[in-house]
Amino acid sequence: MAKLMPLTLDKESFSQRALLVVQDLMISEVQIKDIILAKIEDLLQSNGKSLKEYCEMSYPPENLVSILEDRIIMKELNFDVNALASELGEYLEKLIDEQKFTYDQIIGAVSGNMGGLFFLYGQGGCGKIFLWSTISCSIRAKGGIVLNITSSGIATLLLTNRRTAHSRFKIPLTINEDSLCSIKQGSPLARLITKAKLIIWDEASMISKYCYKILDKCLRDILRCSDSYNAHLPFGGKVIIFEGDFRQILSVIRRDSRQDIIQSSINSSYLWHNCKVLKLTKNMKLSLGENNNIQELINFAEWLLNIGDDLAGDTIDGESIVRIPSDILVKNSEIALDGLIDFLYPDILSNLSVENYFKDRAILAPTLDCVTDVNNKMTAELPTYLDKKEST
Ligand SMILES: Nc1ncnc2c1ncn2[C@@H]1O[C@H](COP(=O)(O)OP(=O)(O)OP(=O)(O)O)[C@@H](O)[C@H]1O
Repeated sequence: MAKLMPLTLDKESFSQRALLVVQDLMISEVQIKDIILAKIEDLLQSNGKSLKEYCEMSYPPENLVSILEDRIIMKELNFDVNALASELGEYLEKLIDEQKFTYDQIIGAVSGNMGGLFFLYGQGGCGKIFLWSTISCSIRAKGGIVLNITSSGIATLLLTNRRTAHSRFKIPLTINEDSLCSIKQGSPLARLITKAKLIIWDEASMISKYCYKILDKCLRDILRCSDSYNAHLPFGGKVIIFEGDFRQILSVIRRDSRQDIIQSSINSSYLWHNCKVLKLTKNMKLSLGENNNIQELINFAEWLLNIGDDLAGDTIDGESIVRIPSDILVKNSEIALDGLIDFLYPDILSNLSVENYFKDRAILAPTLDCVTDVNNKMTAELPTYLDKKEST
């Protein structure tokens, strides 16, 4: 490794091959160092940072970096358009009327090039991911870029190339009305956002309205020099669809009142009156395939909706007491967590490398302390090399 080996590749193909990991490539120590720096820069850039922010660190040669910069965009274009076109046909055949209506509205806004801000309101199971996949397929099949964003880390697992809003748009973790996203005009990320035909933002009801305000400012700034910029439209005329369910968890604000939390939601934002609200109402999970317990599932889904609509218990001063059916309660609290983990993650050790094993399961916890308890219990069972990985 340390010896300088003859290099038969020209500079550009060498850089590309090295970054794409070609076996048996012969390179010098200096080149190895540059490639490693370029890879680190790649990782940092994909998380909205750069080696340039750390003055004690070296920076890789520009030719390596420009390949990486293009990779941020290439990653969003790296799809087999023929396969997507045939996948799209299958999706479109299956859409039900309310899904098709939403699809037409969004695709119409994208092809009309006139901007558009939508909010899709839908309960769990009504086919939102299915719809996002159809819409993404439709745009990507024509070589367009769709940015799939979500508010929570765990939900990034559900769609290809999905990122959290904070990571994709460099939104500060602690924000207030005056915060800013640090995306520089002309940067690779700014170029990616400019090129994007559509932004799909899931679970938008879960984070503070200030996130949308600072993104609005940021997009206006980034798009100012682009042909698609429209100063009169929110987000400079970018087509964005937000999705959320106000029955579910809203933004978490430490020690704030119920009123403050409601005030911090997206529907209290100045942007809300620009949003065209669309709705999905049909729970697809209850209408697909054969299920012997279908009536039981329908009752359970209705009960959940009633809790969200404040119809399931006796309400006093905005708080309700809800009776939990005994068949879904874990009764012995001493072994409750062990029982829950065993139930949800059976045979975990032999499933560690099974692709969808972790994607299909999650334990939700109300506080960070509970999350730590669950993480500690689960990682204690895993082989040592996995100990340091934390769940999202
Ligand atoms: N039009 C459709 N045709 C066939 N299957 C569908 C259709 N719409 C949704 N589905 C299926 O219904 C199930 C629920 O859909 P999906 O996961 O997209 O809902 P969701 O609204 O994202 O749910 P959640 O909010 O719980 O994540 C999935 O198995 C999905 O593949």
